[in-house]
Amino acid sequence: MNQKSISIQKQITLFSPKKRLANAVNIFVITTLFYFFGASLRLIDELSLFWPLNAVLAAVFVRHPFLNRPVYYVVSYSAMVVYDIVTTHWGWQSVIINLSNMVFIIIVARLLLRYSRTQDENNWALNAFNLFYTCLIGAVLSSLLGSIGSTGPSSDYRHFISLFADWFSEQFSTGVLMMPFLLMTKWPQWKALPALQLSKLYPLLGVVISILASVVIGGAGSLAFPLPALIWCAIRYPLPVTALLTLLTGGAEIILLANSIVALSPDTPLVVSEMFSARLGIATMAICPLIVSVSVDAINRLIKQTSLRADYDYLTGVYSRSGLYEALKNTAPLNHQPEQKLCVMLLDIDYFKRINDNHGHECGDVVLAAFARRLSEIVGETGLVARLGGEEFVVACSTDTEQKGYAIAEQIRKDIERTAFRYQQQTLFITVSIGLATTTPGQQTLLDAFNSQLAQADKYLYLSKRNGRNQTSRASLSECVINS
Ligand SMILES: Nc1nc2c(ncn2[C@@H]2O[C@H](COP(=O)(O)OP(=O)(O)OP(=O)(O)O)[C@@H](O)[C@H]2O)c(=O)[nH]1
Repeated sequence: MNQKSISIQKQITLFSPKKRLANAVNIFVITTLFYFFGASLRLIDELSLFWPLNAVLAAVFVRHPFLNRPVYYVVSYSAMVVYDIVTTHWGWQSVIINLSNMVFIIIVARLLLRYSRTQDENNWALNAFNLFYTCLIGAVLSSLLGSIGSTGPSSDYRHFISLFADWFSEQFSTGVLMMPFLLMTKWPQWKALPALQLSKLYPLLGVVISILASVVIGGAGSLAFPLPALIWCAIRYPLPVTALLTLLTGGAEIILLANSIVALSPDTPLVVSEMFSARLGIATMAICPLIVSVSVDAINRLIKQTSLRADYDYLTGVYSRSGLYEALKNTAPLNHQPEQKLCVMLLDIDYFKRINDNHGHECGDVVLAAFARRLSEIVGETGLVARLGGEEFVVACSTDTEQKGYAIAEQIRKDIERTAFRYQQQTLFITVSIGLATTTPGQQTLLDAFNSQLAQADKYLYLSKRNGRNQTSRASLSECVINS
């Protein structure tokens, strides 16, 4: 990580275990800010269309476990009460209503933290389900307390039920929509972002079109219109992007419904029970693309791990035969220019069997790994190193002349001859025989050229072995000997 990105990260780190006062101030400010935001979205009475504060604070407490101390909960609660004292005349009701906010925040944060301690960190799929039920528990308890606090003991039953339903559905849907994004998102590394391609925007376009379709067509079923497009997003985009798009889509649907732009039943205005059902439906829908996204994410990781295993030799860490073939499918890894020559060196450690016989198989493994390391150091950026099997390795280089390829092969041979390989208390010296074949690929692909030269290099390696080992053989010097 360079200096600049470190400094950016420092700038956006709001909380630290050591800075208690700064933590308290920041929690107070965030609470006030989101309280203001939620309050500005209040509908006719005291209830807000969205109340993002609880989800935001729960996410803050989950992302910074050291903040889960009574003192910070009290700071957050005080900020809410102070805001109400300044802006409303709610009196004692404010004490209970804000307590209900704290119930949601603390329950969701504590449950998720407890879960994260007991589960495998990579198991995001279960995490998405977990968010669902923690938000459910948090929303039920907090809205129960909030509704009792708002209506008081003398209020009528129907009003209580309607308030509870609205409160609960709002808390639950906002939690399920916001929490995945708030918990998974990271500060983007702009430089690492891939270039924008029009075709990548199709799933996003699908979401926009499906929302427009729900406005035009209306009815209860229209709420599910964006689902296929969101699942498409889940397959094509990274998890945090899917979480953001799901949040925006769910938010947009709630706003469109509340303002009767999407009409569930065209003749009657939206009543609380419909809003209750619609919000629950939107929250349930929101979890589907997330589950798809986490599954796709897990599959992609698995594929990456498996292909890494297949592309690299387990013992030595250099390319495996299939990994080298993959690398040679395009010119980039070798940095090959059209006018350059492709040099293929086949290397075989001399009398390797003796090392196994005299010092044990484990020693043989150590020597193989150290040999591959040294080989990679010598070849560096100029070529690719692979282990074909046993004590046989191959180096592919792009050079301007055949002579340069021969010079590299000789450099390798002499260096290995001088290198002291250590195993436990012993020092071992080995030599290597090399067969070198060179060609100008011309119209051939690098891979085809490599394959044909590998067969040639094998012949020259045989020659090196036959002529006494610890030497490099190549076409120009030895053609006559091979043919004889
Ligand atoms: N320790 C270890 N030994 C291996 C591995 N793969 C192959 N070998 C051993 O490498 C040895 C190769 O022996 P040979 O093919 O007879 O060749 P050599 O003794 O190197 O003799 P020349 O190649 O003729 O110079 C065998 O004893 C194999 O068991 C491995 O992964 N680890």
